[in-house]
Amino acid sequence: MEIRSVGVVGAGQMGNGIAHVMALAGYEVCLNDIDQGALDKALALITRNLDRQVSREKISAAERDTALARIRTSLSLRDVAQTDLVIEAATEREEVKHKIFEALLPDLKPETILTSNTSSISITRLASRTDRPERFMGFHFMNPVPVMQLVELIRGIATDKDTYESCLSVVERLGKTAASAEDFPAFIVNRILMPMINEAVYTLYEGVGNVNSIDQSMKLGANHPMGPLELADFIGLDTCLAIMNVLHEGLADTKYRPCPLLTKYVEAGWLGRKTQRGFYDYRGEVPVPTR
Ligand SMILES: CC(=O)CC(=O)SCCNC(=O)CCNC(=O)[C@H](O)C(C)(C)COP(=O)(O)OP(=O)(O)OC[C@H]1O[C@@H](n2cnc3c(N)ncnc32)[C@H](O)[C@@H]1OP(=O)(O)O
Ligand SMILES: NC(=O)C1=CN([C@@H]2O[C@H](COP(=O)(O)OP(=O)(O)OC[C@H]3O[C@@H](n4cnc5c(N)ncnc54)[C@H](OP(=O)(O)O)[C@@H]3O)[C@@H](O)[C@H]2O)C=CC1
Repeated sequence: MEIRSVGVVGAGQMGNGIAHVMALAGYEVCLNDIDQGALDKALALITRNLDRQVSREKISAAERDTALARIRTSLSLRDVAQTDLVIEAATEREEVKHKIFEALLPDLKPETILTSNTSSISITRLASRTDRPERFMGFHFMNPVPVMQLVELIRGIATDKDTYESCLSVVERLGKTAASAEDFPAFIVNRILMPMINEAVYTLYEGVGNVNSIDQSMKLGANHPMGPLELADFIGLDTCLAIMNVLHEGLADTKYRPCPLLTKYVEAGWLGRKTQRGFYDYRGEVPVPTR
C-alpha cells in the first residue's frame, strides 16, 4: 500500500521532529496531542527549525512553506485514525500507549499501519491489544529527528512482511537509514546507550567525578558529541529512567538497576532540558551543572 498521510500522536520533542521530516518528505501530516499548548509549541518549533534549514540553504523557502502547509494539528484522535500510517510518540509509559491505541481502533481504516516510536517497550505487547498485530511495528527515530540518520525498525512477533516493507520505504523516502532490530527490551540503540548513561549517573552518585568532569571526559576522551549527562538531559531524564526500568524488569538482571540519583532527579521533576533543569540548570545564559 502506498502511504500518503501520517498521523503523529504526541507533540513533544520527538513528535514535532517526526512531523517536520514527514512533511518535508511530502506526506500529509496530522499532529495530535492532549494539550493545545503542546501543539502550538510544536508548530512554532517546526517553523523555527525549517527557517534554520532555509537560512543554511538546506531547503528553499518554497519547500518550507509547502511542508508547513502539509501539517495540520488536532486534539482529536479521530483525525489521526484517518491517516495511512500512525506513529505514536507520546510519553514513555506503557499504559498511556495502550490507551492511545485502544482509543484509535474504532475509527481506523482497515489498511492503516500502526507504529510506536517507543524507546524500549515491547512492540509485541503493544500490538497484542490492537485489532491488527500483523500491521503493527516499532518505528524508532533518534533525537534530534531532523539531524539523526538512523531509524530502528522493530518487528513484533506477528508483524507481516508488507508492513515492514511499507515502513522501510517510508524511511527511504525520508532519506534516512533503517536498522532492523528484534523485539527485546530497548532494542539495539538504547540497550547499549542507556546503560552507559546510567553508569555515568552512578559515576556522579559515587563521587568519582562531577557533572563537568564526567561530560568532559567522554567528549574529549571518547569523542562523543555530547557528554552522557548532557545527553541524558537532552533525551529527558523521565525517558531515561523509563528505559532503564524496562531493561531491568524485562531482562531481570541487576546490571540494569537504575541509579537512585536518576530516580531522585525524576522525582524532583528535574527532567532535563524540557523542564529547564536536570544535571544542568538551563534557566540562565549558559547551562550550569547542578552537582
Ligand atoms: C532515547 C532514544 O530512544 C534514542 C535516542 O534518540 S538517543 C539520542 C541520540 N542522539 C544523540 O546521541 C545526539 C548527540 N549529539 C549530537 O549528535 C550533536 O550534539 C547535535 C547533532 C545534537 C548538535 O550538534 P552540534 O554540532 O553541537 O550543533 P550544531 O552545529 O548547532 O548543529 C548541527 C546541525 O544540527 C542541527 N540541529 C541541532 N539541534 C537540532 C534540533 N534540536 N532540531 C533540529 N536541528 C537541529 C543544526 O541546525 C545543524 O544543522 P546544519 O548542519 O544543517 O547546520
Ligand atoms: N527523547 C528522546 O530522545 C527520544 C524519545 N523517544 C520516545 O518518543 C516518545 C516521546 O518522547 P518525547 O517526545 O521525548 O517526550 P515528551 O515528553 O517531549 O513528549 C511527549 C508528548 O506526548 C504527550 N502526551 C501524553 N499523553 C498523551 C496522549 N494520551 N495523547 C497524546 N499525547 C500525549 C505529552 O503531553 P503532556 O506533556 O501534556 O503530558 C507530550 O506533549 C517516547 O515513547 C520516548 O521514549 C524515542 C527516541 C528518542
